[in-house]
Amino acid sequence: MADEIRGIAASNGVAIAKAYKLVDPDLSFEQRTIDNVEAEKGRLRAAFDASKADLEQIKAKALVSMGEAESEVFTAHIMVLEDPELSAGIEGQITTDKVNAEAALTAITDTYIAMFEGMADDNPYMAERAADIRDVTKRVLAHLLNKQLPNPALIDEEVIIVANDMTPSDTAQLDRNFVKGFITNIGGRTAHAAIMARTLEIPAIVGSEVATQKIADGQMMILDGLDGLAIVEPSGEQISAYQTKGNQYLAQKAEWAKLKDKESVTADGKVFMIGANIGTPKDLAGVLDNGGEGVGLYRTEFLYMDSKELPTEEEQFTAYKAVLEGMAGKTVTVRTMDIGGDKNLPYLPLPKEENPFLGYRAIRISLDRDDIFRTQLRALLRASVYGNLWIMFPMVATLPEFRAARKIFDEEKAKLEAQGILVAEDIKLGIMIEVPAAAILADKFAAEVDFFSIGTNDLIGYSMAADRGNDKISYLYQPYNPSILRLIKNVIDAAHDHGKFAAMCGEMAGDPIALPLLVGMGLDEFSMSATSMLQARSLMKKLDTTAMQALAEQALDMDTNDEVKALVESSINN
Ligand SMILES: C=C(OP(=O)(O)O)C(=O)O
Ligand SMILES: [Mg+2]
Repeated sequence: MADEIRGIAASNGVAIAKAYKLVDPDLSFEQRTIDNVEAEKGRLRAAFDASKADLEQIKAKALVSMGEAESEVFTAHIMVLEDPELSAGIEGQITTDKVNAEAALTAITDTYIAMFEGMADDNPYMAERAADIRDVTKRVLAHLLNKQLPNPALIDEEVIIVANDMTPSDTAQLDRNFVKGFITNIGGRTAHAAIMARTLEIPAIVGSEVATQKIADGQMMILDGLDGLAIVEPSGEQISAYQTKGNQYLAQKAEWAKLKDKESVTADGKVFMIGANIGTPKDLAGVLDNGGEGVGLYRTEFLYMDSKELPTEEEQFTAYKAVLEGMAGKTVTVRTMDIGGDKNLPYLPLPKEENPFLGYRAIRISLDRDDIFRTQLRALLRASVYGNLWIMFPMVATLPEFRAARKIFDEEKAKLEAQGILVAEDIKLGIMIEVPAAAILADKFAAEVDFFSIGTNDLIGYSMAADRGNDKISYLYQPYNPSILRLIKNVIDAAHDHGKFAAMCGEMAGDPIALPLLVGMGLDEFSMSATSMLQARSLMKKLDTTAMQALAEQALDMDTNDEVKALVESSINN
């Protein structure tokens, strides 16, 4: 019978294709004594040549699908293979110790890796050199052992990826023409891989716990990202039933597409803004295709994460300018670097912490490393003349943090103006509301900021003391818990009492259960994955604001997440 696997529905749509396991094969081996040194060296050279051929091919493909910067990592890998010192060292080991190529290879590369890692504290590039050698060693070893390494960049047939987890860079490498969806063992709905799947518009299931264990490479499977269900080796009837389900979803999407150039307005005529969350300028096409009225969150940390060193002011300026120009005068809210927590930079080693999510991250790093922060602000200020720029700071917990950030902003602005560089006059400065302390003190913040953007992904996690990516405790990650709703209401009311703008850029803004309540609470802007925008606009069209105000009042007075969910489900005909 077909095996069914349940997980968290992370990105809508239905895919039917063969499984492609993004899992490394077992590369263990035994050390052997060899008689024929020349033959062993020959095996090593053949494995080097085959690895190089792989990498050339992967690099060429990556260049087309991802661009030059992202393909650079493969150039670095090829350079490792071409290093004469490395191959001479391994061959020398084969000759002197009379061991098999696998043993000689790992002995020598382990020494290099240990050496580079030893230098990494003073020079972060060394950590990357070590990582490159580790990657290349794995590839050569796989060839020696006749094992196949997964090469996601080389996929050239329709597949569904099955992995333990997907890092943002794994996800960024996927070619949408062939990768029809993915399922992972770990992760939650708001983990970055899930957000990326929605940006790419491919169905995804996360947090299945058992996908890599239960699904074999090449098995036919159905991935239902609408309900979080995967079916392995489905029957003919199941395939046709899910083809129908997938087509119905596509038809629904085509209906929503008719709203692309329409306003975001309720049945009784109240107008809201629906904006998009983006990670790179490349995401703009999706924003415009899906009728985005602005960019409500530009996560600039991807600029830092996709780079081998701190991006220069010029590189940042180019990216910010592209987004501002691309949005042609519509609001673009740029969030300054949100590094730390689960987002690390290889070239900016952070101290090891017991609780990185409660540690040195986001605005805390920016205020400490104001050299990095000033470069980013200068790039933003210079780009500001190309559109309508709003800037916000992530993870602000206290007023002095905001004031310090604003002071640095004002200083950089004054410096640029003194140099005669044009800067927009009306850049708005706001904060993300992700820390409960800021949500509670929203009235004080509202007197000083221009706007709020509620980051519910983190706000829910910090309020419920439940990690957003931990599927073991996902039952506690409760967006509709009245405690969360009250925090949100407090923030929106505080903003409006001071004549300020209240936005939300956490995933909750696009959630069909939350949206009616947020309309009732008077949120001004809803910013979400581009692919959720038209569905949200369609839902908004059916809502009456007075009725939603009453619904929100009722929800705010309830006891539990489930009660609120049931209330909305019974009141709204989605
Ligand atoms: C939008 C948010 O930020 P991120 O998802 O990037 O942490 C949030 O926390 O809601
Ligand atoms: Mg956040």
